[in-house]
Amino acid sequence: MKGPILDLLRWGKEQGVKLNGVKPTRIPGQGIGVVATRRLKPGDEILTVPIPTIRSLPTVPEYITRQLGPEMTIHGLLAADLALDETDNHTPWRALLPARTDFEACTPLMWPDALQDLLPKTAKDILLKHREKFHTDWAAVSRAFPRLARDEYMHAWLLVNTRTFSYATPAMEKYPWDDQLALVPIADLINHADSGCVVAYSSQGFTVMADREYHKGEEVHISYGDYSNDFLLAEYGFVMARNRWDAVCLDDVLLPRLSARQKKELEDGGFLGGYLLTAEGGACARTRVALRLLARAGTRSRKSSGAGDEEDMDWKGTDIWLIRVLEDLAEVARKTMVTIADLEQVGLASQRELLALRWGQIEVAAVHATKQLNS
Ligand SMILES: C[S@@+](CC[C@H](N)C(=O)[O-])C[C@H]1O[C@@H](n2cnc3c(N)ncnc32)[C@H](O)[C@@H]1O
Repeated sequence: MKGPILDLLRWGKEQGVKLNGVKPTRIPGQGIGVVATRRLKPGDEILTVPIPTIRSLPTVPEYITRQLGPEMTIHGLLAADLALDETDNHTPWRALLPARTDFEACTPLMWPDALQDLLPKTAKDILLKHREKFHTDWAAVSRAFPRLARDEYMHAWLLVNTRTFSYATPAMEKYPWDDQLALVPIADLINHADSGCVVAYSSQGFTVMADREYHKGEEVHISYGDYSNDFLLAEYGFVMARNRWDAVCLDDVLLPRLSARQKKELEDGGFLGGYLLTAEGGACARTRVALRLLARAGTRSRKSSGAGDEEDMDWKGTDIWLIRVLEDLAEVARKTMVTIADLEQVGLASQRELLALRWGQIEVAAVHATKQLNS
């Protein structure tokens, strides 16, 4: 039998990778994923990748670490290794990795500025950090390896960004925790869900255990983290239809409602900005603090005209302000979707569709929360 997935499985077997009741397969719209080939029970060890197959700081060739020096990030080193590797050691694994064009379709770092500018705040903040990190890594790599093309390095850098796991050897402990990374071939084919299988390192290597029962043919997931859709969009280039960790940033609609004095008061108390509407909990505690300040200002003016019980008005006032802010957010979302539709010559259709999809979700979240408050 032939085919890239079978070649990968053969290569994995030679490396000592053990797949137990699961296999990689193509999942429409998600590249490759991993599905159960039989009924799985909670606790079943479904995948083991031995330590020598894991690619991390200790496996980066010396000529790369030496040229790039001790200041280079592990992310940057792994990307340089991928981009410069001309050996056949990992050919079957590499054959299944997403192409540059796959990233172009959905990863904001590769989008034109006009679309990047329309990202929701949380996603844009992550994008700005990515730009800076990539710029720093690329500056060092392009100096050390002037023949490497920027596009090729960015492709490798995004591969590392979207498919590494946390990993630490003693030599890696001096690096920041979020740079203690490893590529784990075959385990990196497992897609994300808001909860999923258990991953762990042992003396055997990297293991994945079923978190619950799975039926034959069902896709097996892991959780990359408790991430909102803005985070998933900026880091991984996708959003989920249902995501219990989803959250929408309210800063752009709440901050303009506050007076300079109110902002100062919030800043002094450590409560300025970072306002979220969460899928599970509604407005976060920080948001409530800011809304209460807005409501108090209203209560004071009504109280001076002799109306109602102060505490009751304070509580109601908070919800009234939240409704106003949510209505603003829904309006911003609708307007942004119109702007995206007008940009039909900018970027790729897939990029615009993904961006509009996210703003559509934000509008739905704002309208839904408003309805709940009104009822
Ligand atoms: C670690 S890889 C998982 C394997 C990947 N699907 C592949 O074809 O190689 C992470 C990437 O898979 C895709 N992905 C993971 N989970 C997904 C999901 N729930 N929905 C859509 N795409 C997902 C995204 O492109 C993400 O950047």
